[in-house]
Formats: sequence, C-alpha cells, structure tokens
Amino acid sequence: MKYLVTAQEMKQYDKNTIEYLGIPGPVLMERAALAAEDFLKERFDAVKERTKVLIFAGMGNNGGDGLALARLLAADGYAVAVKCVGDMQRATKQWKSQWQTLQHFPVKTDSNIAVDEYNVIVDALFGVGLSRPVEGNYADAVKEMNKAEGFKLALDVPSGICSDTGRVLGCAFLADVTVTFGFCKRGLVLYPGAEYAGEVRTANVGIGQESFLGQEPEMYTYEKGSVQLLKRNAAGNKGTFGKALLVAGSNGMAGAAILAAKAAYRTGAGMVKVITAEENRQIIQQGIPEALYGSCRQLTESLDWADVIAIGPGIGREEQALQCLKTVVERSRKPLVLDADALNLLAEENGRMLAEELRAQGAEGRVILLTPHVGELSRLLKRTTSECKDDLPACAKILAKRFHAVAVAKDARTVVCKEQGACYLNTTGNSGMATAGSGDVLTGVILGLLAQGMDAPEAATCGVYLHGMAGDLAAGLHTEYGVMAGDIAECLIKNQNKKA
Ligand SMILES: NC(=O)C1=CN([C@@H]2O[C@H](COP(=O)(O)OP(=O)(O)OC[C@H]3O[C@@H](n4cnc5c(N)ncnc54)[C@H](O)[C@@H]3O)[C@@H](O)[C@H]2O)[C@@H](O)CC1
Ligand SMILES: [K+]
Repeated sequence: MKYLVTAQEMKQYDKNTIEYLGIPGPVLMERAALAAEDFLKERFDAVKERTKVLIFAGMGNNGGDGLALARLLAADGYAVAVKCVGDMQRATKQWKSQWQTLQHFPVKTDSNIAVDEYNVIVDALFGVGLSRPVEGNYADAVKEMNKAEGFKLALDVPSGICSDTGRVLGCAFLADVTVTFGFCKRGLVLYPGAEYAGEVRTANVGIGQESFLGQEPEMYTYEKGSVQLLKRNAAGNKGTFGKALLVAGSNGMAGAAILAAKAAYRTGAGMVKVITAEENRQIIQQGIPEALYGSCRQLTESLDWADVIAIGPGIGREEQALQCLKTVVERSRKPLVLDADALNLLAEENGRMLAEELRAQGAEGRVILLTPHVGELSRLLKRTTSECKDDLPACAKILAKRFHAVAVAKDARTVVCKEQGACYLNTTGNSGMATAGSGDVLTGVILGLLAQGMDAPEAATCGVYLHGMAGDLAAGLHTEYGVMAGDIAECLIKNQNKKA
C-alpha cells in the first residue's frame, strides 16, 4: 500500500515531525535537497563537466529546498545558477537562512542569467504551499522554464499543479521527473497533474508513519504486484466459488452481458447466470455457453438461487429495465452491484422511490456497490460532469455516504470510497481502456470477486486494480489504440500475481 496525501495532510505531518518528534525543519530541508541531489547525480555525474543546472526558486520553503540543492551541487563541483522569483523581503525564515549560507558557495545568482545556457532546469517555485493561480512574474518564470531545452526536474510538486486535485492553477511546469518529499501527493497521480509530474520519485526525508500521530492519510493506492487474490480452496466445487447473478443486456445489447459474464468467470466465480431479454437467448448461449441463461420472467427465482447480484450493463432505460431493477431491489437483500443504466434509472424521476429504498437498505446493512463513470455520477449527484471530474474523490465520498455503499467512481484514475475510512485511488490501466464495454468487464470482475467471498470494499479495490492490470496487459498485446473490452476480459488474472 502506498499513501497519497493532500497538501494539508503533508503540512500536518511536517509540523508533527518538527514539533512532536523533535526533528528540526532545517534537517528536513537538508534531506529533501540531498534526495534531489542524489537523483541528479545518478543521472548526470557521468557528464558533470557538461552539466549546467539552473534552479528557479520561489520565496517559500520549496524555494528553500532549491537553494539548499544549489549549495550541495556547487560544493560537488557542478556549475549552478539560481534565479529568484518574488520579493525576498517576504521569504520564509528558512529561505533567508539558506540564502545567507549560499553566499559562501560559487553559485551564480545575479539577474542576467541566460536560460538557454543551462541543460538542467529545476523548478523550486512552489510546492504544497501553492494556494492560487500562478500569475505575473511567476507565470513568466514557468513559461521560461517550459520553453527551455534540457532535462526538467520538479521539487516536490511541479509549480502550478494543485497538490490535492492535480488541476493546473493558471499554468504549470512540465517536468520529466518529480522528486517528491515524504509522501506522494495526490495531485501527482491524478490527471492532469500526473502528466506534468512525469516520473515520480518519493524520497524519504525523515517524515514517516510515526508523524501521523493517529491521523492517517485519507487516500492510498496499490503498487504493482501488491494485490493478492483470495486463496483458492483446492477441494472446492463450483458452488464453493459462488453463484453470481447478472442482470444485463436489453434487446440488441447482448454484448454487455457476455463481457460481464466472461469477466466474472475469468475472475474465478463458480457459476454465472445471466438474466437478459428473451431476444438475446441464442447469442448469449453462443457467446458464453458456460453461463446459465434466464429470461426476465425467471428473475425472482434466480434471486433466491444467487449469492451475489449485479444489474445494469446494457439493460437500457425502458419500462422492463425499471421493473427488473425494482424486483432486484425489493425482492432481495443480497450483495448488489449497480452499474450503467441501473444507475441512470435511479437518477431519473421514475427511479426516485427505488433510490430511497436502496438508501434505506444500505443503512440497514445491505451490501451495495455503485460503479458510475463520471457522467452517471453527475446524474446521481445532480452536479455537472466537470464538477465531478475536478474532484472525483470528494464526489465518490458523497455518493458512498448517501447510499451507505461502496462507490467506484470510474475515470482515468478510478476512485473507490466507503462511507468511512480512506479512499483508494487506482493507478493501473491506460487510455486503451476508454473503450465501449470496458465498464461491463469491471462489473463482472467485481461480481466474480464478491461471489468468491471477498468483502465489498476489497472486491471493489482489488477489482479495479485487476481490471487496470488486465488493460495494461491487453495494451501490451494490441497497443493502447487497439484494446477492445473483450481483450481486457481475456487478459484478466494472467500473470497478475507476479511482481511488475
Ligand atoms: N515536510 C515538509 O512539508 C517539508 C517541506 N519542504 C518544502 O516546503 C514546501 C512547502 O513550503 P511552503 O509552505 O513555504 O510553501 P511553497 O514554497 O510551496 O509556497 C510558498 C508560498 O507562496 C505563496 N503562494 C502560493 N500560491 C501562490 C501563487 N500562485 N502566486 C504567488 N505566491 C503564491 C504562499 O504564500 C506560499 O506559502 C514543500 O513543498 C517542500 O518543497 C521541505 O523543505 C522538506 C520538508
Ligand atoms: K516545485
């Protein structure tokens, strides 16, 4: 597990480290600068004679890190210059102290520095202290850095990227590598921040879990290779691995049902039954002969048969879909995954009472998982899609609380939230997965994991991770351009337990 922190959390951990653990601020700053220096030396020591480093320093402690880095590099024989941006009178105490020390080292700090003479550009304008759009002299500096040729390193966070949301505030530094201090910031993983950050290296500067003092970060991710499936019972039969009921596919939408059913099997479910429109019988039996088939008339008896249920992929928004949803909500209390049109129906006026009923069931302890993409989320929350996109974790949390459910908010970086506790941010997957049917596969994966007895939050996080890994494997075979949802289903679980 890897923590992802907000600016406020990082500042709190910084404060705890200094005030409670007793490690002085200048020690943390020195370690931050040493970590950045280590990285640059690893990259440039072999070509030190030809390396010229230009550091853009703001007036906060991020700038202070930059000044300390300049001193370390100069002491090590690198050609270094510093360009200060901002009013020195208003610099932080640590900055002023670093500046005084720097005067004893051969670092160029005068105002006529020609950027094009330097082949390494270091951004130390703003870190987690950025609080408003970058404008004026600062924006000019960001543009100057971005225009410069050569290697680009950001200290802690690329200036202009919001540490919490990954949004660009005004304009932002486009880094090749970001060395971030203590814990990885959310904004380095969320888009578009992830693209501005480039490769992210998290450096230990002496702020660790001891600095939480009972307040853990509210977000985490899994690193590749760290997700484990449930151990398979060697003596199990198909009943052991769960009976999964899938209500999916209206007339003409059989593909959604086939993809989700296949994904549930590929993830390990023992039996999958598909309830779908009568017209789909033949195509489903041909497309996935392993699945049991039932028409909508057999829904009620199938609810008794099932251990877990998913409804939504390709069901449409017609009266029959609404009736199926009503039956699933009212006639069963079994774990339920709601996706796609099931969510759209809940968001419509016709589905309002059902949504209320579901909320009540969630409060009483029914296991409910909602898997909206940004559009579906915006309909459920009655917000614009850009509001949802701009702060997906916060919106997912609202949805989870509203339905007393696990919310899986799908986007390039999918978020999984429970009512209480930390959110999971997924980092597997690629642009190839933005393709029709990809969400149906995820529904099947989560259903398959639930069927095997995983608890709901774990099935959601593990499911999203495995789905992304499968997408990465599929992109390896077909490129990000060529991935189709069926490829993702085919690649599920393949080699996924191997460390990446
Ligand atoms: N654990 C930590 O938190 C540590 C922090 N360190 C560094 O300290 C940084 C945080 O330092 P600061 O809190 O001083 O903040 P920054 O250096 O990120 O920002 C400096 C100041 O700029 C001002 N500002 C914000 N947005 C602006 C804008 N758009 N235009 C003009 N001015 C703006 C704010 O008043 C802010 O305090 C971290 O990112 C990191 O680089 C390191 O020294 C190591 C330890
Ligand atoms: K920076």
